Amino acid sequence: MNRAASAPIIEIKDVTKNFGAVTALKGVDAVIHEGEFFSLLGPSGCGKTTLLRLIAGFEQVSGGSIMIGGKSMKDIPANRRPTNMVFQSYAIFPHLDVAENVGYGLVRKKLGKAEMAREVEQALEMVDLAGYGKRKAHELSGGQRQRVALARALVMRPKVILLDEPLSALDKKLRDQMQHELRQLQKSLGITFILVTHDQEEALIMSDRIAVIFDGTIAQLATPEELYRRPRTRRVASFIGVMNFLEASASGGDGASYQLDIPALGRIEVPASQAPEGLAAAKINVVGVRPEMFTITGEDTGHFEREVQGTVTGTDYYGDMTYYSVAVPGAEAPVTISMRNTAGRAVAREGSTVTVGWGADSIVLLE
Ligand SMILES: Nc1ncnc2c1ncn2[C@@H]1O[C@H](COP(=O)(O)OP(=O)(O)OP(=O)(O)O)[C@@H](O)[C@H]1O
Repeated sequence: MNRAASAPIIEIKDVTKNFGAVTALKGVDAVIHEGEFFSLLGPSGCGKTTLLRLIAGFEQVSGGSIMIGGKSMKDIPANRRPTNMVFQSYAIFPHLDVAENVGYGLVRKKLGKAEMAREVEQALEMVDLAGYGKRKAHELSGGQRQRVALARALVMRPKVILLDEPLSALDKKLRDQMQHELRQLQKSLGITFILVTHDQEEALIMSDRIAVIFDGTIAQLATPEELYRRPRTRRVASFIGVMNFLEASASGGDGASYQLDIPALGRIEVPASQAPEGLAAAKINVVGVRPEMFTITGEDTGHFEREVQGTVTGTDYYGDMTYYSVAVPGAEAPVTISMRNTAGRAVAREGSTVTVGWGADSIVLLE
């Protein structure tokens, strides 16, 4: 999606939400663009569902504002907003057939019978269920039921589809398949999707951008790649994927680069472009390195910017890759790093001494 070319569809400004003494959201700001697949990602209780329900109009903000399509949503009830919510799988009515389920929301639009049937059939076609109208819920697979729930939202022709953990009830294989299907469908329809999920992998796979929410605030809002490669804080870094955290100190940082001293790895210069903007060198006491950014060099020693000797203390062999724990010298005691190498390299045995290659681009500077 070309974000530069698309207009904002949802503008969230300084939104707070209190439930009695509980503050679920504390001053959230975000702009979501037309045609974007946007995810709200965070642990249980962080406030992501609350934000989705505020956009839908099921709850009212305690402070701040939400605009949709350039209009303030203050006092606009859910059924008059250009949004439609898809709930968890199986949230379809068991006593109605597929067509009745999909047409449910259209009843209040008072369409003629033929027109309604046409709208329903079109929505079923969009989710690849043409001809399934007469089936009952129990005659459908989990994935098909999920698609019916989606068709029920699509038939209302909303500008924005809101998805509240729609895939969480599906088993892993079906969930993987539905993640791709939903993404493809969203791309082909060009409708804005906002997904709530606590599953970081799901958010990375499906989204154009992700807002990571902790304790009622957005900790980082970025593309999946930015979030993975350049998480701003230790908390975001450990929530998204696996990260080694290594003690470090730094100088410089005023201009082009930081001089880092990482006891476990050595000294290295890292470009400032790898750091969150304006990060003071004095504030750096830890750096991150993703496991796949370390390589057991084997015979190719000399190809890496830096190398460090270590002892393999554990291996987990997965066929396509191997995870290693490697003890390297630290400031006082040895430090264990986790690393992951793809197949193609000989597997190093536990207890063996290895050379681990790494470079400045492996290092993630954290706030
Ligand atoms: N209706 C309500 N009344 C009181 N407190 C609420 C209400 N709804 C949410 N909360 C509280 O607000 C906070 C945020 O809840 P929310 O449901 O948005 O979290 P979440 O990130 O979606 O979590 P989960 O993944 O578990 O659904 C929680 O502390 C929750 O207990």
